[in-house]
Amino acid sequence: MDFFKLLGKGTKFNSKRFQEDIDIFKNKSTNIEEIKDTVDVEEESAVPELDFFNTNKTAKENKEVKKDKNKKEKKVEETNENDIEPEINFSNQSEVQKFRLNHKIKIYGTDVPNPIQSFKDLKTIYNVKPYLENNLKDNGFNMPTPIQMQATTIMLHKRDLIACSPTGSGKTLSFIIPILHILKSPMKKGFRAVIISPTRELAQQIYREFQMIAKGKPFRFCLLSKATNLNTETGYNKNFDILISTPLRLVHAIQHESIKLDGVQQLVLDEADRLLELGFLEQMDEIIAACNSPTLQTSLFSATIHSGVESIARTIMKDPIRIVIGQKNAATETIKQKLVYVGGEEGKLIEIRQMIQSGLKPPVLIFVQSVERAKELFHELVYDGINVDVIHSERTKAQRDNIVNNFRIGKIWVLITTELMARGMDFKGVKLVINYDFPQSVQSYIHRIGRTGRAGRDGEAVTFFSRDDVTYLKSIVNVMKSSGCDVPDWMLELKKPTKEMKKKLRNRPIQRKTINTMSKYDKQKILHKQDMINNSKKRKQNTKSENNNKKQKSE
Ligand SMILES: Nc1ncnc2c1ncn2[C@@H]1O[C@H](COP(=O)(O)OP(=O)(O)OP(=O)(O)O)[C@@H](O)[C@H]1O
Repeated sequence: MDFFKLLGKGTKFNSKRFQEDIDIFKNKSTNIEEIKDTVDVEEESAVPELDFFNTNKTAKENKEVKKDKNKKEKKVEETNENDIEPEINFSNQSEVQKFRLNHKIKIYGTDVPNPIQSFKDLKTIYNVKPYLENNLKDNGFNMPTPIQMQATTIMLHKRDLIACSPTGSGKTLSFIIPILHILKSPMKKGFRAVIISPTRELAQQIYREFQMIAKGKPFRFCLLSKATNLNTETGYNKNFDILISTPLRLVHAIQHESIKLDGVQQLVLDEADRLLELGFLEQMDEIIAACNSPTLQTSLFSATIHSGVESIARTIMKDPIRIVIGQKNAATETIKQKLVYVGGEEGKLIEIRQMIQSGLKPPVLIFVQSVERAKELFHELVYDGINVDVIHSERTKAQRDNIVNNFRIGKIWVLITTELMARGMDFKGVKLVINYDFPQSVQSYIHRIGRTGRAGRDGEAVTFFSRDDVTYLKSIVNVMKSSGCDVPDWMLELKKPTKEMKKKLRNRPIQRKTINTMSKYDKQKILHKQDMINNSKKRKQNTKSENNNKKQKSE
């Protein structure tokens, strides 16, 4: 089989550049049709898209929904609020099933409450307080996404929940709404809800979203950090209602008895599959043991929940309902996914520089496999005159906070990162994700590329693969296929990596050559030249403003 012809087909592959690689493999080739120099994997998807945010709805459909809603609203108006049954928004169960099917909501479990069809249903059926309704409206949340339609009602019925819904589909709001409604008002009872997130940055983001949706209601949120003033005497922190934390910080507080969690009624594990992996699992055990109220309700959320995680989850849950939105463990369909063959390590820098030269549309996120490589790549790209920064676990908290803020407001155009930013982070405008290093698992791929194409927006994800990564290519190809990408048949015929191979890669990244093309001397030369240009620009600006001042004075 002519492996390199196959590699080129359906991926962005420059056969001139990789002539040497082609020559190495030529002996093994069989007769295969001629291929083009560069062909993109992505073509128009034949699979109908998940339209979470109703962006594709036709006018006709809209009209019908409106008519339907008017009918239902009328029905609700005629009913006394206290008499309202949760079934009011549907005439019968077959209507419910049809609605779920239309919104690609799959449910597994017994006595599953009906979904809501609009945020208005929250008021009419569950009697949520006006502040919640208003805050949703004020923040532009007009229609619930499928996960919000179904997860909110399951949580409002105080059922345990395992929810799997694509990246950027609004999972955060689907637990914030029911928690705020169930807690009703601030009370001097200490923590009643706990949300765990794998990273500090994601915890901060959740904290901000809670504050936004709770505006006008004086709930007290605690984003746990070293600086939090906890009640070390009793452990009951009566000045707070809702706690948001990473596992390690919380376990530390539990062990030092500065936090008691026996009053917690709502426990949410965001990015649950990550939290239930080795590394976090022990800490999670301790947290779950501390949340020992018999009426505790536990909810797990992620874009990727595999069966192993579900089995663990079931040991800590009571008769949970499981929701899957769209295809399980698939990437978001609004993301255009591309694979680019780069030959060896050197090829990656050439490729990324070509992308920069042909004009990258910021903001862009670049993922690498380690802190070391993040630093190396940063030291390469910082000389390319783009507005680039790097974030990883070795940067200080203050630096990390600054970088996240500056990336959000557009001061940083290109952000190099490790897995730290792969999950949950909601940078709405990210146009492009580049997997500079091939991801170590399918889950990592789905979450990394999920930083683009959020809230119904379009996005693009480019994944570089080298000779070393080819063995693992099939896993990513499968994700591309199941999320609606048109993938060439030969790619689908690639051999799947074995379980052992996948495990090995998950545990230890592929050893790669250092990212370094320039000598120190060359780097310093470029830096010096850039400094000179900047200084000259400054001088010109200063002279201009001095002349203006003189002119104004003389006038
Ligand atoms: N009903 C809605 N209408 C419009 N936008 C929404 C709605 N719900 C959420 N969003 C927006 O969608 C974006 C993604 O939401 P969120 O971060 O909760 O996604 P997620 O499913 O948790 O993603 P991930 O799996 O990456 O963590 C956010 O910017 C959020 O404000």
